[in-house]
Amino acid sequence: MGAMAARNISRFWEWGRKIICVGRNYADHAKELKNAIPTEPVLFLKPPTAYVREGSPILVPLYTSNLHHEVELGVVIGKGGTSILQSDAMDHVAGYALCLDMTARDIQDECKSKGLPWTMAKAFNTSCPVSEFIPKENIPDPSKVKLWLKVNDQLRQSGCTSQMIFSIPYLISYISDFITLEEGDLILTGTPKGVSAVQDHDELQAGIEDILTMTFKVNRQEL
Ligand SMILES: CC(=O)CC(=O)C(=O)O
Ligand SMILES: [Mg+2]
Repeated sequence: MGAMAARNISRFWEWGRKIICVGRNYADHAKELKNAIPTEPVLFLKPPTAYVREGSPILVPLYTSNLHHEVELGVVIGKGGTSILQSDAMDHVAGYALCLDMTARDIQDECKSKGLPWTMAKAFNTSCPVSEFIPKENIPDPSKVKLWLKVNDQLRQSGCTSQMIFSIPYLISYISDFITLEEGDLILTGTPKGVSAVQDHDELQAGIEDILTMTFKVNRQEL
């Protein structure tokens, strides 16, 4: 093989592409944080340095004392595009991944109260744990996917993508109107209710019913 190995979408986290996150896409989660139900998608970004894979820990940034888990379905883009029609959107999907949108909730609350962006709360290193790539064929109906998350064996989150306010085709079309989607991009589609704090040494286990599970340790960042 030559020096340039072919890139494989099943290792999308190595491609250095965008991570586009949708917030407040489940009414029950918006309500638990006392946020209004959105009439348009709420979007923010994570850098590719946010990715972490099983076997490596989720690091708690030194500046937070309230790090929350948010379990989410991730959509991996297989074909890029701009101004994608909702009717064509699923042709742009290569597959899925189970994802966590780790959130420094105290920092997010502070940013919200000051009208500042959520970058420090959402985009830090290891803020996006991801599972193996799930080929599109393995989830024939992404609008009926059951997600769950346990902390130290205690169930904290359990939801279904049928509860999403904005569907996957709608989100792909909406985002691509102003951010060109590229092959290897990941869209996090929002979290259901049950988010809660994690501590140093906790074990997070999350799953997509009948498809896969993943496990991550939490470690406080070293000084
Ligand atoms: C309030 C949030 O952190 C929004 C978010 O990320 C979500 O998934 O909802
Ligand atoms: Mg989220």
